[in-house]
Amino acid sequence: MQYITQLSDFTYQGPCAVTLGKFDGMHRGHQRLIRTIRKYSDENTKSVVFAFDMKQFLLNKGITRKMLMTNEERKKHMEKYVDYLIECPFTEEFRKIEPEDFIKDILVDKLHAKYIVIGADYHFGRDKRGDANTLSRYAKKYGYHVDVITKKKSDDRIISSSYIRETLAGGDLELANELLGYPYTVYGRVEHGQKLGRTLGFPTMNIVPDIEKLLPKKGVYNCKVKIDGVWYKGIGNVGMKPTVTNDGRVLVEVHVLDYDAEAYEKEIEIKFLTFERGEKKFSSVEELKEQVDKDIASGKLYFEKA
Ligand SMILES: Cc1cc2nc3c(=O)[nH]c(=O)nc-3n(C[C@H](O)[C@H](O)[C@H](O)COP(=O)(O)O)c2cc1C
Ligand SMILES: Nc1ncnc2c1ncn2[C@@H]1O[C@H](COP(=O)(O)OP(=O)(O)OP(=O)(O)O)[C@@H](O)[C@H]1O
Repeated sequence: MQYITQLSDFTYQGPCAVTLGKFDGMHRGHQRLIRTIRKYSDENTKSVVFAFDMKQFLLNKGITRKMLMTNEERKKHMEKYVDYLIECPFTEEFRKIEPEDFIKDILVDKLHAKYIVIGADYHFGRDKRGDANTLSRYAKKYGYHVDVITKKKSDDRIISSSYIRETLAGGDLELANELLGYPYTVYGRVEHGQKLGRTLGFPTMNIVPDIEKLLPKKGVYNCKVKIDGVWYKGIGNVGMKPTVTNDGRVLVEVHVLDYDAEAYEKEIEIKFLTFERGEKKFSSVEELKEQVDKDIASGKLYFEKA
């Protein structure tokens, strides 16, 4: 896959099957679109995800938003699915572009779109005036085919990145995973903690996730952890460790079963499988240890049954 952050770097001259949107999380609705562009792609026709990066645009309006996926994570996630991932910063210029100009200048002239795939409610161009009808109206003139994909629902509610962000933040990890179609994942480099876990009998790998990454609600989770390409079982905690620290930093840490080598500086991947309990401030380290021992025992039982 080629990862492109400047439209001018896109130089492929052959036909493309293009899908459009923001694509935070690559949830089950997004996956419908990806499957459709893949269906059209072959040796000659390339599959292209054209994703608008809203970060700077929102920041300019004073809005900061935690994301289901950092750009780096989305890149890793998409690697084996499509030929090109274009991450295009959304700017005032884009906001003002006439829908037909967007179609002609970007989709047709720049990306050589022969197939355009969007969700049923997708809007683009000046005042969001462009939509599926606009794309269909110009299809003949510019020589492309449009696929408008029905919005995928779960229990009668349309799946969207906003819905999943809301679900995760509210603590329903299992529903978030169901909407995503895969377990929610956090990546990070293992950092040095206070090294207290080791003396308490449960060494943990500490990671400080990207500032823009949306973390699951604070608490204890059964997880899968990938270290050096190998998957392990783990019991993780998302939170501030209020029993032992008061620096206010929210971290992710995980006690990995059947792993006893050093992992500092390694890049690990943590998949969150089940939410077990909320994080608590204990009145002593002994009480904390007692509870974490229980969490680990119950995690082991979970993995035996899984
Ligand atoms: C499964 C698990 C559950 C945890 N639950 C809590 C908790 O409820 N409250 C808390 O203050 N810390 C909790 N922790 C964090 C511990 O306080 C922390 O792992 C320990 O102090 C070691 O920290 P260190 O890695 O910086 O040495 C938990 C850790 C794990 C692995
Ligand atoms: N549930 C869905 N089913 C099918 N297509 C979808 C679904 N959700 C979004 N899409 C389509 O996928 C593309 C990317 O969607 P986009 O990420 O912009 O929207 P979203 O997932 O609804 O996120 P947000 O909640 O942030 O608006 C768009 O073409 C959109 O219409």
